[in-house]
Amino acid sequence: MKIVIGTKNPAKIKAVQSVFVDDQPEYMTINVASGVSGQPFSDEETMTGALNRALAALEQGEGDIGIGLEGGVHQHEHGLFLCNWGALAVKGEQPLLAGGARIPLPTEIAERLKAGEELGPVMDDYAKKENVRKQEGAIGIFSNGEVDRAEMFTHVMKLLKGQYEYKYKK
Ligand SMILES: O=P(O)(O)OP(=O)(O)OP(=O)(O)OC[C@H]1O[C@@H](n2cnc3c(O)ncnc32)[C@H](O)[C@@H]1O
Ligand SMILES: [Mg+2]
Repeated sequence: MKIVIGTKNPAKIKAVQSVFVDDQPEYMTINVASGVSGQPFSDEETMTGALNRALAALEQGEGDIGIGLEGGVHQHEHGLFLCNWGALAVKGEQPLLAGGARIPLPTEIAERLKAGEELGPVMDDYAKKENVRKQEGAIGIFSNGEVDRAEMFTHVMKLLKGQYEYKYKK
């Protein structure tokens, strides 16, 4: 089985590789277009990004399975929240979707995103670190290290793999 992952981000790749251990698949990682803005601003836009990535990965990587993971934010009545979506595409079938855990962003971060900045560089600036998005992520920083970005995406991947097996393997 060949699994094509539509990213080069190590936090996302780690999450995918942590769930398919029994299958011993062949992995390929490629940068694909999300087809949405660099900073998705709703669940719908983030979901679309994940779907586009999964379908592009499947097609361009000629895999059995294509995986797309996308991060974004969604405005709720109680603040601007991190949102994350994953999609798993199988050739000729309807892609599967799953969402990740969500927590609110501090007002100062939310204001910067609304002014047009992207979360990646804003988090590096805020945390005085480099490449937060490839490591613990915003979720890792604001959950005080309880849940990092790879763990959050691992949960998304478990929900995708579980749906895949329920539908096609059992
Ligand atoms: O290389 P890719 O796969 O694109 O990974 P990415 O880190 O850019 O992640 P996304 O495109 O899915 O996320 C959209 C934007 O939000 C940023 N972002 C999303 N989640 C984040 C997090 O937990 N911590 C820091 N930045 C995050 C990210 O850097 C982008 O600017
Ligand atoms: Mg990106």
